[in-house]
Amino acid sequence: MKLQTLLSRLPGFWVHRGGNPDIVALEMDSRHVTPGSLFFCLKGFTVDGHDFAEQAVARGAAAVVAERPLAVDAPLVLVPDSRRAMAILADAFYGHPTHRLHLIGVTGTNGKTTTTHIIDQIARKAGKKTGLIGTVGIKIGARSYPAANTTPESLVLQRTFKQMIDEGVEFAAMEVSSHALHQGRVHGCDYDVAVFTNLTQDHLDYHGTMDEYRNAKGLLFAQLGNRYDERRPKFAVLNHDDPVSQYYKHMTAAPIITYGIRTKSDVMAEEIAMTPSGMAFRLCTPHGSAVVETKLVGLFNVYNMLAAAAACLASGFSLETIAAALRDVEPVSGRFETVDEGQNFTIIVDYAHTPDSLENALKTVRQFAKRNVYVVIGCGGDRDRTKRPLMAQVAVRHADVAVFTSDNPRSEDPQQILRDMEAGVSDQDGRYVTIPDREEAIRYAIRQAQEGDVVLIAGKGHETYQIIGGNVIEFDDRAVARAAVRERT
Ligand SMILES: CC(=O)N[C@H]1[C@@H](OP(=O)(O)OP(=O)(O)OC[C@H]2O[C@@H](n3ccc(=O)[nH]c3=O)[C@H](O)[C@@H]2O)O[C@H](CO)[C@@H](O)[C@@H]1O[C@H](C)C(=O)N[C@@H](C)C(=O)N[C@H](CCC(=O)O)C(=O)O
Ligand SMILES: Nc1ncnc2c1ncn2[C@@H]1O[C@H](COP(=O)(O)OP(=O)(O)OP(=O)(O)O)[C@@H](O)[C@H]1O
Repeated sequence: MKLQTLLSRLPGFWVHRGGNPDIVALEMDSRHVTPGSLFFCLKGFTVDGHDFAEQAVARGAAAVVAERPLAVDAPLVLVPDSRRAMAILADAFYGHPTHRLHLIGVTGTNGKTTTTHIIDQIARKAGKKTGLIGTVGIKIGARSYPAANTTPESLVLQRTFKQMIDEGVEFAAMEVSSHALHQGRVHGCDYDVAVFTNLTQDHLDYHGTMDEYRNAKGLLFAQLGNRYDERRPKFAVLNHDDPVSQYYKHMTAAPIITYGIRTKSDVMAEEIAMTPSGMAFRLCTPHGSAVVETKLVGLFNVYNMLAAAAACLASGFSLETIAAALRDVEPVSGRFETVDEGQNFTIIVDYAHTPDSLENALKTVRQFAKRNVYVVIGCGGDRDRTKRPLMAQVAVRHADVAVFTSDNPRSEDPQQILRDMEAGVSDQDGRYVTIPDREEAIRYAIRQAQEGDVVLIAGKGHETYQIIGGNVIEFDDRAVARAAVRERT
């Protein structure tokens, strides 16, 4: 495609200096540039892509998109925001793939991964070939690919959507993070259904305030009305029990479908009960009701199933298909995953890493603990520091023994992170122990556990690494827990 043709899709103000080369690829990392690429200079948090423009041209970049004038020997396109320009041009370059996909975007502090997985399982039950994008990775049909972000940069996103179209995928679900919305990574995505799970404190290191965080997530609903097509009605699916939904209601032109447990909603769960193998509830919808028995546990998972059910009703699936899929739904890796080595107490590995999700996880665990609840929990480095004392308070309030430990300290001193956690429970001596080494902390909790106890190892879920300093070290809570049980016997 000629550079000028591509640029004709770019709205707003931009300046183009130089020739009109053929563009055969788009790239944002100078190290991966191949001849004929259009190179985007992105300002990062650690380095600035503008500093690599020369290297990109030396590797054969045909033109460069930047936010400031650069002395490069190639045509230069100046834009106010290269990330947004990249999102719009990637969408155009790959032929607007999301116009040809039924796309569901899920945002919210907790439950995005679980809800998208449930949606995916419902769509597969309905016989669709599906695509899935999120924290656990990317799936196209039966094949899986790793992903660095919950919501990838627009280049990866649009390339992935194009691949989905080429491979016959017609239905995709994706997690949409507040970072991605704020940075414009999803500009150009044409959603059919946008889903909101909930909003509680997280990511204040990035967004600064809860209002900013809420507004960033709201962009998904504002974006929903962007491309009106009467053959493809769009819907916003909102959690009626979360007051933030009232705010998002006013941000979208799309019709709204509500779901909830406490507040009268379009899609509701009634008669919720624990069963020996999970939970049961009555799924009530405008199309009738159905009893669902599921392997998933926890009230939060009822919300996730309601969100998925509402999104799938909006997508045209029948109540029968949805209820049948919910009955078969498999838990997501690292979300309330049990580690069973034949021990007489329960070990659960869960990805809860926000105060709200930790509280939900601990309340759920309490329901089936016959005796004491142990929780092993840490807080990430280089991330929201205000979360640390809150996480410690939740742990101490809802567990009998809390073990504070490390969880991806990144460039920070693990001892300092632990001191920040301890500051939240300074009057609670004796309710917690601090063991900086995560492996040792897990072994400690498992050594202490007695028959009927539950050990909740929270924070890392499916992750198989720890980031300590600049190093990524292999680490899997589940493997460590299994080894610790074997050590006991
Ligand atoms: C804070 C943030 O959003 N960081 C993102 C950012 O990283 P960065 O600022 O460090 O970028 P960088 O690596 O320094 O590079 C800047 C630019 O220079 C380029 N470069 C760099 C080196 C070089 O030799 N040549 C070159 O061209 C890079 O390709 C890039 O285009 O740009 C990278 C490339 O696009 C992203 O992968 C990275 O996400 C990192 C992994 C991250 O952790 N982001 C988090 C905060 C995030 O986005 N999280 C949300 C989920 C949150 C949740 O719900 O849990 C997400 O959607 O993942
Ligand atoms: N609807 C929910 N409300 C509150 N907590 C939840 C909900 N769903 C899941 N959780 C808790 O949050 C943890 C993470 O769930 P999940 O991975 O689905 O969320 P997420 O939004 O994708 O998280 P992230 O953005 O960090 O990837 C789970 O392990 C569980 O403890």
